[in-house]
Amino acid sequence: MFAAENGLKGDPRLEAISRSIRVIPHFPKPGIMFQDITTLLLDPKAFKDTVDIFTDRYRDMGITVVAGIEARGFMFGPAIALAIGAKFVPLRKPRKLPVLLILEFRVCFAEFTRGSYFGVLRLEYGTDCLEMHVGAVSPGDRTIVIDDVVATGGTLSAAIKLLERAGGEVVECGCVIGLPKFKVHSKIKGKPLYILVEPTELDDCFQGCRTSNVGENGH
Ligand SMILES: O=P(O)(O)OC[C@H]1O[C@H](OP(=O)(O)OP(=O)(O)O)[C@H](O)[C@@H]1O
Ligand SMILES: Nc1ncnc2[nH]cnc12
Repeated sequence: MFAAENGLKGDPRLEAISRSIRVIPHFPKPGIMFQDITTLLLDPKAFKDTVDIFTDRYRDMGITVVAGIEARGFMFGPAIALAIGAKFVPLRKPRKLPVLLILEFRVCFAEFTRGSYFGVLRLEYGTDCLEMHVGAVSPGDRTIVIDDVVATGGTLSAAIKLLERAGGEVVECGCVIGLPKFKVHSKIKGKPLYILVEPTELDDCFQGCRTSNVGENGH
């Protein structure tokens, strides 16, 4: 579901958030319209409004865990967690979290925590898997998942699986940007998806970005 259709219709903050996101064509691959939220982070009002909208939504929902997806979910998740008084749990890309040295336990650890979707779900421009620490989420924890962009939904699906395997209850996924298709399919693995804005089309930076990207990536 989109915020504009769920209580924030006509809210000027959404328009400003949308405008603050830079679009970079053909990054990281030809054909991808990359939604660059680093420009949102450079705009303190848009950044604060983004965090506030999520905070207002989740404050009274009994949320105990905010799970942020590496890397860009780490930019929004901790502020939301602090504001609502919840734990922040990083969901990381492979081989970033410390491992335990007892072999059997390490095998169990990997089995238990790895929400791999390699070869199963195709992402917009890659495949990957997510990991989290055993014990970060406890059975019964009421969890939200925060990320910047939802495109195919593969990343959020893996996050939901991972959190549920640890016994967490995933209440909702919150993303800053989501494709319009999620107006119709507003759930991922049966969990509600809350999105602030649609991807912006080419903006004023188009020419400059395209020129530099094409050069840098050799396309
Ligand atoms: O809906 P999906 O198709 O799964 O795509 C969305 C994911 O892709 C991006 O992360 P990316 O894999 O580029 O990693 P990064 O944040 O570390 O750059 C984005 O931040 C989401 O996590
Ligand atoms: N178009 C896009 N822009 C930014 N991040 C993404 N992750 C997947 N697709 C993306």
